[in-house]
Order: sequence, then C-alpha cells, then structure tokens
Amino acid sequence: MLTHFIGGGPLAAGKSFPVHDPVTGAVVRHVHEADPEVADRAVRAAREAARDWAALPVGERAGWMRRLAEGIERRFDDLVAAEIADTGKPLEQTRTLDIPRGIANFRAFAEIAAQRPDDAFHLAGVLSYTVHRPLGVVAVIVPWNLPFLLMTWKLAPALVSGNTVVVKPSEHTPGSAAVFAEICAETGLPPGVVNIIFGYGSAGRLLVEHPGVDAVTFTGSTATGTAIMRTVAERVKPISFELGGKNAGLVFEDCDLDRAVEGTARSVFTNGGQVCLCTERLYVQRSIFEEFCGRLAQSAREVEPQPMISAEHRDKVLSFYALARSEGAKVLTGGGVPVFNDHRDSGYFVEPTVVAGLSEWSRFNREEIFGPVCHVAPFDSEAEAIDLANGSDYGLAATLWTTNLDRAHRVAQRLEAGLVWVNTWYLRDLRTPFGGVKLSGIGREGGARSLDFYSEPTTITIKL
Ligand SMILES: O=C(O)C(=O)/C=C/C=C/O
Repeated sequence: MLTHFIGGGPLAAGKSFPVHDPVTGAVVRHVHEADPEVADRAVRAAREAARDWAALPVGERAGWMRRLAEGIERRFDDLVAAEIADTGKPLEQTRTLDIPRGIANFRAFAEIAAQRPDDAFHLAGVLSYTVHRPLGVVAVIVPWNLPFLLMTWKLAPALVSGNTVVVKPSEHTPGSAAVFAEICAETGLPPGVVNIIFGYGSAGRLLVEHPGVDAVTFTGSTATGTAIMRTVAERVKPISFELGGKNAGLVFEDCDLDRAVEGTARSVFTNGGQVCLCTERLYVQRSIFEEFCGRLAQSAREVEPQPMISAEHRDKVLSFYALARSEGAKVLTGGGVPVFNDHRDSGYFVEPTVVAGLSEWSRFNREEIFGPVCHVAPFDSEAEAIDLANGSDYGLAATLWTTNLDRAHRVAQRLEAGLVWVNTWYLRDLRTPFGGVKLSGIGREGGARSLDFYSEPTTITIKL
C-alpha cells in the first residue's frame, strides 16, 4: 500500500484506492487517498521547512539537486519498473526518455540556477539591483502521461529557487512518485522540503484551495486548468499552466520524405499519442499527399501498441474513432481495438489510427483526443498551410517538414504556437522557453523562465 510522504517520512492515512495496470486491466497496487487533514499536514510540513530551505545559498540548493539526480540514477530500475507498472509504457521509451529526463531536469536546473546572473543597473549616483525570493509553498499537480518526467520538470526549478513543495501525482500513476519519495529520504533532503500526497482530482483541489499554498504549477487538461484558475482567482495566486494541444504538422513537397514519415509517425504515436506535444492534425502538400498517407498508415501498423491510461480514456479515444466514421471519414488504418489473443485483450488498447476527409470544423479536428491518432488533409499553398495550422483554439506545438531553409524560417515564424520543431519532433533544450498560447496554457517554463516563475524579484535602489 503506497503511503503519503510528509515531513520526510511515510504517512499511512485516508481511505485507499486501486491503481490498474493498463496492459491487463488488473489492479497493480493500492494507494492511500489524501483527505483534508492529510493535505493540511503536508502544507504545514512544507511551510515549516520553507524558511530554512529558502535561507540556503542557491549553490547549496543546486548541490541538493545534483544529489537528487544521483539518487534517481541509483534507483533507475525501480523507477522504470514503477512507471511501466502504472502506464504500460514501452521499456525502451521509459529507459531512454521518461526516467533519464528526471536526471536531466535536476542537473539542468542546478546549473541554470547556480549561474543565473542578477540584474544590476547603475545611474550616476544611483545603484539598482534585484534579488529573487522564493514564492514559498508550491502545489505541484502532475498528469499521468509522463508522470516522472513532468513531476521532476516542475520540482527541479521550484526547489532550486528555494520553494518547498507538495506534489499530487495523478491517481493513475503514483508509483514513480512513491519511489522518488524514498530517494528524497535516502538522500537526506531536509524533511518537509518535498511532500507527496496521493488521491484524485479532489486531493489536488484541497491543495489549490489551501491558504498555505502560495502558487500552483499544473500540467494537464485545459478543463482542469480552467477549474484551478477559478479556484485561485480570489487569492490571486501565481499559476503556471501547461495545458492541452491540438498540434499541427505541415509536410511540404520539398521535405525529406523518409524523415518526414518517420518523424510525423513518432510525433503522432509516441506514448500512445498521450503527450500534449503530439501531432493530431497533419497537413500535407497535395503533390505528395497520397504517397505520404500510404507510408504514414504503414508506419501506424508497425507501431508497438501502448495502452491508454484507463478504460475511461480508452473509451474517450474510441468515441472519436466512432465520430470520425459517423462523419464519413476515410479510415486509412486502425479505427478500432486490436485483438492480441492474450492477457492484453483485457487492457486498454486502441489501434493506432489515421483518418482523412473530415471538415476542419469537425469536433475530431477541434478537440484534443490524446490518443494514437491523427487526421491528414492536403494543402496547395504555403499560405493555406499556415492558415490551416493556425485555425485552432490551441497553440502549444507544431512540426514543419521542408528542406527549404527560407521556407522553414518564414513559416515557423508565422505559426501561432509556443514550440515549432523543424524536421524533427520533441527535441528539447531545457534552457528554452516552453509552453503554449490560447487554450494551451499560461506562461512559459524552461531555463531561466522557470526560475522567473518560481521566484519573485525585489528591485532595490540605493542612492550612492
Ligand atoms: O519535455 C518537457 O519538458 C515537457 O514539459 C513535456 C510536456 C509534455 C506534456 O504532455
């Protein structure tokens, strides 16, 4: 039974709930569910630790980040096993992306914080400079798609900036966070700096509402994001949101077709399409449309199947497959549930799917599906491609496939998105601004911008 982690130690309190293995649908573990008393104890533990943690020199906190990275390396296999047990992710992806990014996140922000210059301005007889103070106690609400990657992406800058945290992982994916709690204890991290409580969205709401929480950072659905905004509004708490996407890919006839097929397939089907950066709308120049679609459909049939995180989410994805058929889509491949004739048949799998022929105004092309699926449509001109890509309520990421350098820069600069990848996808320099526009979120994290969110500058001006 997984327990909460508060004040540096386990806390077995609250009702328990089951976690299912998405591969088989079987119960893989039970977890304690935080109630208001547990949430209050976690916030108070974070509050009690906040003063001493904030008083440490940033270089010492950077040292703690490096020790946590070493702890993750030490427990690497346990983290991989826990993440796969909760999500059914492929072993290769978990070992090369999900857990290694936890190490990279802590190491990157240790360096970014340690080397961060402070502003100073000097006028005749007047000196102004800034100091950065932490926000205090930060609630970190983490989604189920990249649980460890995203928890550490938020924790590293929050902690190195001098905040203490209360983390609420998704109810679907508590395992890797529970191992991380052990790593915090093994590393000797001061008690109360990191606190982890488990539960459903209601447990997250307890944190967001808590008067002892000074800021909220959240990655997840736009719907949950707007609910959090309403809750924090009257307290005007700082919020950093990385929400949904309906990301477009533009494939021009002058692309390297092999790279474009490989890259777009990866951008559609990685993690079962359960990444906010995945492509769900592909626009392909008409002269190569048929060939590209045939090759993409073939790639979809070769993808290692990954289950959806839950039966509920599987049903949501399948409802969009049914919607596409009901609206007369041409299903190039997939569109249903794979039959394995083994234990996976009781899991939450859907077929990797490619459809075409739907209107830009179909719900299929307007709403985030968050599964291994995309719609493909042809375009003729560059201007038309840009308008199609920008014709969305979301604006998180986009991909662009062309070997024409002028076109790459020209088109990328006109896309209404926070992130544009050219001839690649999900290649990450952790120092760059990361986040989206429109319904995809508020603010940017990444590099110094993460430190800007997790700290408040004070400008001090002295008459010399
Ligand atoms: O790669 C990252 O730093 C990141 O934040 C990924 C977010 C993916 C969300 O689904």
